[in-house]
Amino acid sequence: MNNDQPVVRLTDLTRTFEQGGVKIDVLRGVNLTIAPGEIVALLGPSGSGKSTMLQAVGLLEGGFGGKIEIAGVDASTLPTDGRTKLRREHLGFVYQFHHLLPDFTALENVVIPQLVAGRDRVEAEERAAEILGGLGLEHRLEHRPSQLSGGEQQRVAVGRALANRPHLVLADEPTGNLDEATSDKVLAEFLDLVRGEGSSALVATHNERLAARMDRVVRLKDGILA
Ligand SMILES: Nc1ncnc2c1ncn2[C@@H]1O[C@H](COP(=O)(O)OP(=O)(O)OP(=O)(O)O)[C@@H](O)[C@H]1O
Repeated sequence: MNNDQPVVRLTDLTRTFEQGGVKIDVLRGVNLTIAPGEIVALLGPSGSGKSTMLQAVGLLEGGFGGKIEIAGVDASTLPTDGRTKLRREHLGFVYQFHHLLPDFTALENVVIPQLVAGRDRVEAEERAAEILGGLGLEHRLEHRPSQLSGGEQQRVAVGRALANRPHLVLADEPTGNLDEATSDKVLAEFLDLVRGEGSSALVATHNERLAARMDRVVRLKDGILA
């Protein structure tokens, strides 16, 4: 990837949903550019469209108007397999609930996406152990998600998102289900890891205090960014 070009550029992004015959314009012309290495907080009240916006950038759903460019490639015009390739090469995801594979260990949960991306097992295991160790989980590598605390589960999810060295991490309320003290700690570790890897991130949150720790704050209101 060319280091000068934005990781993501949204131009006039729109999304309309229909509920019971009524149309709701959730996104009404969102413009946003994220530079390499930049961490952006996406604030907005419940229902303002934060998750919808992350789904657009994550190339997870269609139905959007406007232009979505990832690493200089216009995703809006790509067929499904092209979007999947772009997503795998550039994006990592963290959700409010960890979505770890319950039958696999913490280490395996971080190894598997790397195998899918074509890395060899030994390298993938070394990388997973290194990331999880950095998140303070060196003694939890062989635990399954059900044997981990909420904070530990979310740390594994963070490690998984970074495993393939994505250029952009999309995080939707990444610590939203944790108590305040744990949330603060896990978020700080998440930001350190993203910064250490030189990745960018777009982080949806309700929390002004957490948002203030990021490089830039954008606010979604009435379908546009302020
Ligand atoms: N698939 C869908 N069909 C119809 N309406 C939808 C759909 N997905 C989202 N919406 C509507 O779009 C609006 C924005 O939802 P979204 O989940 O993006 O908001 P949000 O800012 O992430 O909210 P929260 O902070 O509560 O998670 C809401 O009014 C929601 O009901």
